Amino acid sequence: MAERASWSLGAALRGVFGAKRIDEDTWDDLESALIRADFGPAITEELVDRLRDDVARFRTTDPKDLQRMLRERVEDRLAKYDPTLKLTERPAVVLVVGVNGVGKTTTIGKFAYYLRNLGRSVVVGAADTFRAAAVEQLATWATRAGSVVVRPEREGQDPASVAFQTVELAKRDGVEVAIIDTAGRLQTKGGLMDELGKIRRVVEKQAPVSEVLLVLDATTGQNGLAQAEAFIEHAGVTGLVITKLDGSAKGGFVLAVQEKTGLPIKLIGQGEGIGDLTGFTPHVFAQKLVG
Ligand SMILES: Nc1nc2c(ncn2[C@@H]2O[C@H](COP(=O)(O)OP(=O)(O)OP(=O)(O)O)[C@@H](O)[C@H]2O)c(=O)[nH]1
Repeated sequence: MAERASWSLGAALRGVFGAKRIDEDTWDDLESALIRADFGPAITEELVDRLRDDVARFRTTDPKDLQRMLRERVEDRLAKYDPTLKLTERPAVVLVVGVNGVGKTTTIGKFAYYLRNLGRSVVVGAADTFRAAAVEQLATWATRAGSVVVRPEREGQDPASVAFQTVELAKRDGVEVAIIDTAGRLQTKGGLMDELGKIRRVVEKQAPVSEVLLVLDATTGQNGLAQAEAFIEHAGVTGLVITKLDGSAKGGFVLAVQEKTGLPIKLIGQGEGIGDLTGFTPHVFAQKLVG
């Protein structure tokens, strides 16, 4: 499973932390490793400055101390956001939003499976009604996850009516969590946001929306953020899901994305299997990222 750990800085920083002592090369090497890992220039500079201060203050020349300090600094910054999913309402309604191709469909399947493993009953609503193939793909995943699926009755049915029927079913049958897939086409941004707004209004006639999760692809990193801007501005996003971390060398994106958006990461996807979605734990993540 070497590929799974590729976002870790372990390989990039082996030379830095394995050296005999901290010297000027240490700082150059650290800086370029952080930039390559998509921490972004501002966070990289801040981290390096803080670490220089730490090293001076503790009068250490041991790279192992530097590694520990980096791990702690990263963990502290990651932990400023609350990764807890708020799913106490019954039903808890979760809207899943994001640009096409980021792994939204797969994520919903994995999320349903994750919740089923926690003993929750789940209904998935296929409110991305534009493509029949997308509905089928979602239904396959949701069924594998052991959840009920609400599909559109015909191609192109009003997404809001599918969302309505999903929440209606959850209320009627006492299903604990309703996850609603939404469209991700960006050609008509205004239209898309209107559609999301309508879904929300229609859902809220029956139950409050507990979470709006924005799915982001770690392989595009901070470059992909611009595409998701409209969702962040208009969709009332409450949390982020980072997908494809397993195939990404951009571990620093995880820190950068929280600080840039001000939104907590709540789930991370690290593989194509149905079990490859986990909650986000800053301590564990910092440990794996820095070593
Ligand atoms: N390696 C890896 N692949 C992933 C992960 N999540 C999703 N994928 C893959 O990414 C591709 C796109 O996933 P989809 O779920 O179809 O993406 P989508 O955003 O729903 O795209 P549309 O269905 O076109 O809207 C698929 O090949 C998935 O297997 C992940 O965490 N790791």
